[in-house]
Amino acid sequence: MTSGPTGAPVELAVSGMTCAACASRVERKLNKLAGVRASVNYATERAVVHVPPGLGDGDVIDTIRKAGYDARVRPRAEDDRAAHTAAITDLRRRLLVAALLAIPLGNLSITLALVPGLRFPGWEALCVLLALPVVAYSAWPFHRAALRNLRHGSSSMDTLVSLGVLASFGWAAWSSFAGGSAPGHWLGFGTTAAGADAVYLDVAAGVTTFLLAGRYFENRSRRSAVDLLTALAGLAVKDARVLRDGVEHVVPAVELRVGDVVVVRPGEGIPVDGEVVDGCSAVDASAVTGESVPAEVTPGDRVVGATVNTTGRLVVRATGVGAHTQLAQMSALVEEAAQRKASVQRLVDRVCAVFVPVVLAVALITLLGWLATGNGAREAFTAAVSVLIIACPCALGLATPTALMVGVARAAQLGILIKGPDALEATRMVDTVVLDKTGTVTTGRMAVVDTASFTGAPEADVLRRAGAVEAASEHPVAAAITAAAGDPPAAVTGFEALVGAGARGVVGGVRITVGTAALMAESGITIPPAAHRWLGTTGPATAVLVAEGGAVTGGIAVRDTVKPTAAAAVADLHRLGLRTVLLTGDNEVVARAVAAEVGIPEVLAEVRPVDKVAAVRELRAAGHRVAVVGDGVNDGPALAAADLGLAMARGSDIATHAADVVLVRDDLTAVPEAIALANRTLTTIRGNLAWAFGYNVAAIPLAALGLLNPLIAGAAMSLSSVLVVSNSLRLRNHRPSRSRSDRPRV
Ligand SMILES: Nc1ncnc2c1ncn2[C@@H]1O[C@H](COP(=O)(O)OP(=O)(O)OP(=O)(O)O)[C@@H](O)[C@H]1O
Repeated sequence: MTSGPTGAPVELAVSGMTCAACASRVERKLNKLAGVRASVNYATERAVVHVPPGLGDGDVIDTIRKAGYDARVRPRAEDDRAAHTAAITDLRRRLLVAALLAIPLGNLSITLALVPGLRFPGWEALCVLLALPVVAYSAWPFHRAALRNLRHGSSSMDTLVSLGVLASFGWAAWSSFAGGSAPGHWLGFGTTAAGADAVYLDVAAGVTTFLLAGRYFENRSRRSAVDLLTALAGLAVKDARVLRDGVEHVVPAVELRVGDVVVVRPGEGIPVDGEVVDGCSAVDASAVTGESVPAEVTPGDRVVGATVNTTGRLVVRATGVGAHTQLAQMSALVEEAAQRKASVQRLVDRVCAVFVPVVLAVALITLLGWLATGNGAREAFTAAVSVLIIACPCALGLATPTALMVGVARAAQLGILIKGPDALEATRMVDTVVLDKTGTVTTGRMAVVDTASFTGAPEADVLRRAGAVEAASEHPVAAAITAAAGDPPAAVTGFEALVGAGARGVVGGVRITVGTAALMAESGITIPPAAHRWLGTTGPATAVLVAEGGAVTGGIAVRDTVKPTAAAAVADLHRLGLRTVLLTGDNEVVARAVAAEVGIPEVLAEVRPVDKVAAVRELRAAGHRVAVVGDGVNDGPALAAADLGLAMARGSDIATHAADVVLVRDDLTAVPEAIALANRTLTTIRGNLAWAFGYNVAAIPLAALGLLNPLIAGAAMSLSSVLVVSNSLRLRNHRPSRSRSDRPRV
């Protein structure tokens, strides 16, 4: 991505954010700049900023720096990785120091607090000395962020933690040396003796340890989620053997151009999208499209970059390289989808932004409330510190983006590209799935099964004339007729594609029309009784008529086969409680036959491409939430008109589809899988949010009432973020459940 005078988005890596509140602060500051539209994602640590003309990337970075964070333009995955590894190593070191000191300190201070007889001269000083590195060194990341925020007049969860840790330490150190505090602090297994406020050192060290542990595990899990997201891009083949003047040269794949011819040996990855010009082999696309069985390819077949050549030597001419390969488009789409904000996330961001100041206020009220009701400073302090520690909205901020990231990445592994959170949310609502027939339920690879001549002329003539016209058409029926006609087709002039009806052109001075009976009738072409009789015999095959001039002279019947997994996919959709409808421009008889074969109960036949949109709108108007599955080429408008559009894409034009979900695997079971995975991702998001919200809502009053020990608060708070991220990561193992147990698992 680049920024520029056009206002194209610029992508930045933002560092220094420690919670969702930070992300929403950066976003707010950026959006205050005139003309800027920014979206900042805490989980990926990325900002996508639309910079208007007149502003530069530098202005954006300055704004981020002024907010107390740092940013880099056009981040590279390697830099990200290095920065992340360094951050994790640093956290681990600090955590180790905290844990090593907190354990003896805990034992010592609790024992001495309970048993005054064991106290020795200078025990308070020893405890303070043990706690000092934990509070100063280990907790430094919290203090540093809190200070940075303070300098910019803001606060974050670090402010809460830093205050909590410093307050416990300050109180303990002061009262240990001042001595003389009253006994009676309940530790869960005994009451402290007089002068035992050193036990608060334990709180400071313990809380730091728990929070650091939480942050450490959260960072590691977040890294796994981001890795998953960028895994697709990582599949790209680095080097290629390009064939120049008959000699193979190994060059970096980035230097390849369209038209280059590359050699791919068995076991190697294919470096480009291209067409096989020589060799036969089985190509394993499982990592790219989720297709579980390697596909046989021969000259003329298309291959996709990053798939693996398994058995034979292949020579491939590049048709797509670099950013124009299917893989590059897929990974860009996936990363972009995870970067988009779910509507619920905007709400969470708003909550997080006010959360910290509110918690600071609640902590202060707690402190004053306890003091005002005649309680000791220690009780007041315990409650206030607990509020500070427990209330961090960390889990809340991670709930949505981590689940979204893992869900979208897992879907991509299964060959399902979900374009963003809106698509996920639409999936939940869907109750009706409309499936286009040709190319979606059927293979779209038709073959001629019958030819008729109504004039006594040879049937081959009918085929040849029709073939001459159809050679210029891209329709699957046309492809079948052209293939069956053999011979190079005769020249055609004045070609006209009649969408959803047929084609027309002049061959050898005669106007030839090929298409449906309805087209003939509309064009004023006579249909002889023999043609009507023949149409009655074609059964489930698609029958088209061929006219020369003003009269029908022949007929051609073509047949398509349903995709092998279509019936299983329809059964899976029914199991998910969805209603299915077959939508086609083809005639009722063919449509019913296909529907019966795959188990679809409802049929909308003879619907012209322009009317498909109306059919979808009608279903929606009747109160249904409609998903449309099509090939994304000529049914784009219907996909766009649906609540959820799913396109079965072949080829490298993935990003241009009007669909919300793109299925790169030519297998209809990807549809129920996409719906099931989207539902599960949403369930995960909801579960995460419920947990994170519920935990904060329940825990704050408990802490304010003094029912929560600060140590438990620290542990609970850390655990909750770790739980949320691990819950999201569970989506990584999502396995599609399929109707037929014998189907290979991905
Ligand atoms: N180029 C063509 N040559 C001959 N017949 C055609 C051609 N294009 C369309 N037709 C006829 O018009 C009918 C409707 O075409 P349309 O493309 O709308 O639907 P379809 O091919 O049945 O696919 P879908 O199931 O996706 O709607 C076809 O079944 C076929 O009979």
